[in-house]
Amino acid sequence: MLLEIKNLFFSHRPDQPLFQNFNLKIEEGKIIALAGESGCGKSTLLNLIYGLLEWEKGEILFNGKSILGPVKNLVPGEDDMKLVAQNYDLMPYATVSENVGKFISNINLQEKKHKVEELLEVVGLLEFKDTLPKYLSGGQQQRVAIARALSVLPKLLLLDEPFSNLDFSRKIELRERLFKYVREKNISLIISTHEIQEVMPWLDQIIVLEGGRLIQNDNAEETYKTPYNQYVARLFGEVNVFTDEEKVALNVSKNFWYPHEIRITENGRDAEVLESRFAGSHFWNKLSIKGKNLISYTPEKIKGTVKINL
Ligand SMILES: Nc1ncnc2c1ncn2[C@@H]1O[C@H](COP(=O)(O)OP(=O)(O)OP(=O)(O)O)[C@@H](O)[C@H]1O
Repeated sequence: MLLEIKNLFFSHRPDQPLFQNFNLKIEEGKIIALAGESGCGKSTLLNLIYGLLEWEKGEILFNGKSILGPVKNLVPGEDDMKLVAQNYDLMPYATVSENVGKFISNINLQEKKHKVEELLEVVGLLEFKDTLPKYLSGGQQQRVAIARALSVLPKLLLLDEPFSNLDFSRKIELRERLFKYVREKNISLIISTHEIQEVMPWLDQIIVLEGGRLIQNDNAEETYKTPYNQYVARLFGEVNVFTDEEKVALNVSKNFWYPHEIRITENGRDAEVLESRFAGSHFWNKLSIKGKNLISYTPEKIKGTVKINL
């Protein structure tokens, strides 16, 4: 087992317990998302795994070895583990290349230069190799920090919201190159995100936290198709939720329906179209069925009364 968290107790403040008997096991070579709404404990958990915070009780084992908190380990982090937090901690007077090469040995300078350039290509910053970090945007600095963390080929890489400062096209480029590199080098990755849709195609596993509790730990498809509850379903975007009573009253087969699952059919039940708006790849519709409003996505604009399947 690459990482094992056993019976962990931690709170930032005594009156607000966060992790209460938290347990988690992570196998080697996986790409894992740590998901959940803002404040659920994602960053805190990554910091605990990296040994930046002192916990009250429990154990964190990395490669079978106990991680120590900052009191016992003054220089946090293990050789085989790297964290890219939301403060990127770059050397301000060193160029982008020098920052990325910080942990690479100077024995073979030609090899080092080559390695740094390879990493800058992964994060799409080759053209900025001689620039100082202060002339870079927040998103670019974040990418320098990712390249630097990759340079040591860690066994485990922890990325805290790595795409948070990137625009859409940069995000698409980076995520593809990053996940490919991580797979090629067999680096295990835990990536915290509240936009799970954006990384879903690359994930082996999704760990969902709610208020410091682990509420689901499955592969991406299972999590999407059988979310543990409404909170999990909502991580994937808009979702129609039927309470158990509504499920019975309206005779529907399940509690959660994503908008694309509510299809217009020739013979289904009547639904009144309240709104139908262009949303790019689809039309966004608000429907009403027996007084319950539903969101559905359709390829065409709809109006009046339609028939839907549920
Ligand atoms: N230094 C701190 N002191 C006190 N409370 C804190 C501290 N850092 C975080 N918290 C609290 O702990 C909880 C978990 O915070 P954390 O930053 O781990 O959440 P998160 O899921 O990473 O959120 P986000 O997605 O917004 O980054 C929150 O309620 C937060 O307010």
